[in-house]
Amino acid sequence: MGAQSAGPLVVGVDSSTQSTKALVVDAATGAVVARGQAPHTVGGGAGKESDPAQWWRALGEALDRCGDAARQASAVSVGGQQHGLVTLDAAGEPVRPALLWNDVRPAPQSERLIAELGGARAWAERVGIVPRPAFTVAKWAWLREHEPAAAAATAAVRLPHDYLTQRLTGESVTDRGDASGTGWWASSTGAYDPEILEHIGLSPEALPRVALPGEAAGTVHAGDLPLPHGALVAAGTGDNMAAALGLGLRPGQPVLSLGTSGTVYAVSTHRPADPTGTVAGFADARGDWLPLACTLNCTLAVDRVAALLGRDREAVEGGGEVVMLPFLDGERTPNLPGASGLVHGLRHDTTAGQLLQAAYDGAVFALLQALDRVLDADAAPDTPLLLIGGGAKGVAWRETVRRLSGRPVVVPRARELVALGAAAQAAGLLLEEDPAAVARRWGTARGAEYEAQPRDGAARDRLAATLTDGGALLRR
Ligand SMILES: Nc1ncnc2c1ncn2[C@@H]1O[C@H](COP(=O)(O)OP(=O)(O)O)[C@@H](O)[C@H]1O
Ligand SMILES: O=C(CO)[C@@H](O)[C@H](O)COP(=O)(O)O
Repeated sequence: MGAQSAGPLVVGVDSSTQSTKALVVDAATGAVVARGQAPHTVGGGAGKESDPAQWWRALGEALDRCGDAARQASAVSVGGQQHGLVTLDAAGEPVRPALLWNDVRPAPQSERLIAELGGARAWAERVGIVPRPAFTVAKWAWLREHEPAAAAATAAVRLPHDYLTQRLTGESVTDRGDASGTGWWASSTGAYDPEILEHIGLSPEALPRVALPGEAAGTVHAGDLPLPHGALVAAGTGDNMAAALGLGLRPGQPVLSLGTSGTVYAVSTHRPADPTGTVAGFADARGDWLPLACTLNCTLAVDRVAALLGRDREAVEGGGEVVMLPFLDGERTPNLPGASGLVHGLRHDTTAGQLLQAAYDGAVFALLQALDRVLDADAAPDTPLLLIGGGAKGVAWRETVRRLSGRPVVVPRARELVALGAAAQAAGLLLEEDPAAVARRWGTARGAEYEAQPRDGAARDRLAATLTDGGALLRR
């Protein structure tokens, strides 16, 4: 037990696109006893790639920054960026850098996979997702085509979170939440799909066991981290599933997360199957579902526009009619992997602040368009949106969400919800409790409440029209 803690200590890890964050949390109260963070780099030229060994080093650094508290932890769990293709050779070493969720190079393979296996509706109904370029199955198909020697040298395929869990425990384990974002785990059966695996030439032996919700992955066996040998390790999960745990979400409560990716999601008791592919029918980490839509251009795109304009990210101005679709990296929602950014309605009197506001509007609009599809028909329209992720710290982000959504917004005081969700999973394992109930007991979703404003329908209409009229340019 930690010196100033009421209960045993647990560690929650968020290994996301830009950094690793680690929290040491009092399992009884949810108090954060120590925190540490270490950055990641993303390279890959035309694509988006990171070296998995770098995530392991960043985990060590983030834990080191937690000081002695991490050494007293009784249980650990890792949440990680979803979908990344980690390829390991027979010795367990990475064959090449991991292809990340936001790498749009597998667009042609995505189209082929959809056509070859029955079309988008069949994929949505059987697998829960339509295999867009983001998903691991399309990345594996890209690797086989472009780097057959690397594919042939691959003895094991992992996701970012289960790569780290394996290095912690020596066990090859994933969970249903992260597995549901691969494209080879079928939501209709709750298992790997043998026909899809055969089609893409991937042996089931190359994949990790899928732990049941609440099951442990193993215990800490790695000697090179400041964690106690023998501490319990939970199965971990994808970062969005971890944040859902961290908020203690109940079905129908919508979340909007503003980070490297923008995401909107809610827990649902119904298995989702969206044939348009806008909403991914992921599983959550508990046994329910997590319908989710994700954009590629969120905080980094807006920060880039602010930098181009030479303005602080908060220096926005209203009153303009200029429209921006800030699709700097191609886009996933809507599905426009080859897109670049589009500006419409630029005038002599348009100010830099209005142009920056237009970037926020474009990024938020794409997410709000998907929100109605994410929510069950019976979700109340006035249920507050929980606003999380690095962008939730920004006033301009929050005010844009309020103006364009017309919904009340709650910004939880707790910031690192992915790491807190992983900590709640570790605490749930240790205390034999439902992790979402643990998070509710910790009060993680409580925060500042902002009332609903009238929805800015005119701005939404301008954005929708630009998306439609700019279609040919955006599809290039
Ligand atoms: N005070 C702030 N105001 C607005 N945005 C912020 C603020 N602090 C951080 N951010 C944004 O948060 C982003 C990182 O969010 P985070 O959720 O940590 O990313 P990820 O988990 O995807 O790595 C950065 O790109 C940055 O633009
Ligand atoms: O692809 C998705 C969800 O489907 C992304 O949300 C990734 O999981 C990356 O998350 P961040 O690094 O932005 O947290």
